[in-house]
Amino acid sequence: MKILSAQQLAEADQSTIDKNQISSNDLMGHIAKLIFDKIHQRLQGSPVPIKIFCGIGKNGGDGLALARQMIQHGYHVTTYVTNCSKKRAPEFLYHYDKIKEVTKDWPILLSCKEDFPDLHPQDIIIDAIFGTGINRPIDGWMADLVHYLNKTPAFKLAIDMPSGLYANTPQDIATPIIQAQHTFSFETPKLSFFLSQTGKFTGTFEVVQIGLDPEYMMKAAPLAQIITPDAAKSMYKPRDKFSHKGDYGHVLTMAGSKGKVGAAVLSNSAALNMGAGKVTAYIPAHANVILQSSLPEIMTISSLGENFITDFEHDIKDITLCVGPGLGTGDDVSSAFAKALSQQSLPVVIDADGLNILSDNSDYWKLIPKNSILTPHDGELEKLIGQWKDDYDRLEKAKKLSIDKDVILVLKGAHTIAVSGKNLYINDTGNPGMATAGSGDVLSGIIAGLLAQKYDALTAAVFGVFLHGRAGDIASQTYAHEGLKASIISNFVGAAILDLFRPEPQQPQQQ
Ligand SMILES: NC(=O)C1=CN([C@@H]2O[C@H](COP(=O)(O)OP(=O)(O)OC[C@H]3O[C@@H](n4cnc5c(N)ncnc54)[C@H](OP(=O)(O)O)[C@@H]3O)[C@@H](O)[C@H]2O)[C@@H](O)CC1
Ligand SMILES: Nc1ncnc2c1ncn2[C@@H]1O[C@H](COP(=O)(O)OP(=O)(O)O)[C@@H](O)[C@H]1O
Ligand SMILES: [K+]
Repeated sequence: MKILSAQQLAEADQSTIDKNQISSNDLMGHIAKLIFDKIHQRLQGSPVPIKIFCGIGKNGGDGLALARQMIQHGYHVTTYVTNCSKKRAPEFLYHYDKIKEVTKDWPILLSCKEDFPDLHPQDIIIDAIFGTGINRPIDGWMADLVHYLNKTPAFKLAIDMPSGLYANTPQDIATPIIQAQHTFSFETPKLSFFLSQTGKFTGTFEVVQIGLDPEYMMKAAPLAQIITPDAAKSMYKPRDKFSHKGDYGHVLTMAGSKGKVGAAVLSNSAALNMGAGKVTAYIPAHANVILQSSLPEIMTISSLGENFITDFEHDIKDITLCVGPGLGTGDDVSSAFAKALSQQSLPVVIDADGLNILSDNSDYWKLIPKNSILTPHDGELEKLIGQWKDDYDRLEKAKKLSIDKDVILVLKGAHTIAVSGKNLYINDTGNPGMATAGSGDVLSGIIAGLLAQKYDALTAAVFGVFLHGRAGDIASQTYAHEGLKASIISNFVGAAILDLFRPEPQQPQQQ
């Protein structure tokens, strides 16, 4: 699914109106009906007080159109308008007038000087003050209103966006922004929803397809793409009946050091769980028994170094190298790392200490095969690209590195983002239970397992991240977030693959 900018969404809106010969007012009415259906599905006519706060732009128009729907269906609605400027959008005025068709109670105009309306913890607050048209920080009385709304424990539902949040440009998050519990976002989610500094303001979010012009949507160059379950499913390559293990590649991991052999166990086992035909662990000598007894399916090559890998000698043909987890960064390890890289021509996976070694040895960049996949968490990323000003700067710097070095970066986080040149692929699977030691080691093994099976590098990165998160999601249904461990996530990779083919749940019937 594409993520478009606020400006592109406004153009798509206009193009829809022009082509479908639907008026902007009617489009808003249509959207309000879609949102109403979703709310009604959950509330089922409950007499809970609903307080809708509307701005005077189109977001406010959406709020008014929704208010009309809710009043018509017997909900207890009070509508407020933050009437702080004379620049009312025509759509706002139209839907303001339409309200009188369903109620004698006009919306309450807040003059932007007076006290705020009384609110109760059991109210449902609908935030339709600002949407994508926000163009500066909220200040003055309106800022106080946002703080007041945020202070109440009442449930807050944002229409299109939490008011005050920018869709796709940097902002100071200390400025007033509605903290929603849930957001209905029109047509596509916004980029800010996925970034660590701003993503928390939406609460959970749901995309409502409002039917914007398909031609515009198809042609628009996205800011980023979200990997949907359908997209992930299309990446999957089924196995041929007459295949053998040689068809599924050979992962050679270079991982582990004294006290961190578990990292090697985790990445090797994940490569196997992902379906690599063969897996060999290149390990420090002392780790041999550990690897062999933990993972009977793998082969091992012991380095001459007892506690660290200090060399790289093997005679296996056509390997997919996965290097870094628990490796250490000493001089001998670093030379072995360089030697291993210098022998590769196909994309490799570099994680953890592999990335740290790379940050300390910029001359190693030239050894990295094109399209290799680097999987930094933010600590490792900072060493690679330097400090960033904000989440957008982080993405720009990562794009630059991806272009300059011809590599794919997998920026790990709550929403992991794969960066391939100028293109961003955002992951939407996974959960905070995955914030647990070793889950990144599992990811590197999964991606290497896919590369070995001849998935192209970008697909291996994007699909690997998707499956890793989905495995964590499925596992958390049994283990809870707290009980997730990296090895459990790895053991659920098969379940994540099966889940790709699970039939879609039936939508409940609308009234
Ligand atoms: N895109 C789509 O496909 C569709 C979009 N739709 C809806 O339209 C919404 C976008 O509507 P929009 O453009 O009218 O902007 P909106 O967010 O209502 O606010 C703009 C108003 O706020 C003002 N203003 C701005 N910042 C301010 C501040 N800090 N403090 C105070 N004022 C501030 C600004 O005035 P000005 O900057 O001129 O002072 C202007 O008056 C979108 O989110 C969605 O809900 C759907 O209905 C149809 C399909
Ligand atoms: N809050 C979260 N939500 C979703 N995924 C998460 C979250 N926290 C961490 N993860 C995922 O867990 C993994 C952690 O990787 P990393 O930090 O390298 O762990 P380690 O170094 O212990 O192996 C990444 O794939 C990351 O995306
Ligand atoms: K809003």
